[in-house]
Amino acid sequence: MDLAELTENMSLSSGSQTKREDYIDWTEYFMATAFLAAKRSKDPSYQVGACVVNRENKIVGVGYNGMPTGCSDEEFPWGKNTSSPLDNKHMYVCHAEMNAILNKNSADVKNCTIYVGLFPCNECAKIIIQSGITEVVYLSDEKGKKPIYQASKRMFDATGVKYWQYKPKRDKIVIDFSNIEWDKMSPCK
Ligand SMILES: Nc1ccn([C@H]2C[C@H](O)[C@@H](COP(=O)(O)O)O2)c(=O)n1
Repeated sequence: MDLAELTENMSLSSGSQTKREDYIDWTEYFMATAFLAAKRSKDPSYQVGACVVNRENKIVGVGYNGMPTGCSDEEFPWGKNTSSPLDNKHMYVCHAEMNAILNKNSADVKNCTIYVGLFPCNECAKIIIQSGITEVVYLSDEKGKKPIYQASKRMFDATGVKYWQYKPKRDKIVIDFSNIEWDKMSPCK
């Protein structure tokens, strides 16, 4: 047994172990969940994820932007600068917020918070308001100057839906499956 193991065992047996300090907080957890969901998106230009959370910090819905169920990712178009409007993805893609709300595993999403990578468009803002969600936490507002996003803010302001931009405390949250150090974790007693 080396010195590190000995110290670990001594602190375990004396019951003096304290909690980890580098755990992710709730906001990081929910925003990271939204970003993990976005990794499922097939959209070549924007991958957006959303995570709906209730007042008990329980996740009740997750979604990402994608084609409606039954509309094949292979057959429906992913382009947007097309000559025919029918070949434009905007005709078909369901936004992340809409999917997260419709995917809910609870009776409703009243008084919930939605975490989303990109500020919601006007159509999603309507769905957010009508579903009873009262708070929007977003990471990026990069399209914020466009009228559809200004319309969202106007509707949120009128209805009292709180919205605020999340400023990450750390640059990255990494899940590296090749480097999970189970051997350095303490066994359960
Ligand atoms: N809050 C948002 C904003 C955008 N989206 C989706 C919708 C599209 O798939 C894509 C944006 O497409 P673009 O015209 O910018 O290439 O992102 C969303 O799900 N939620």
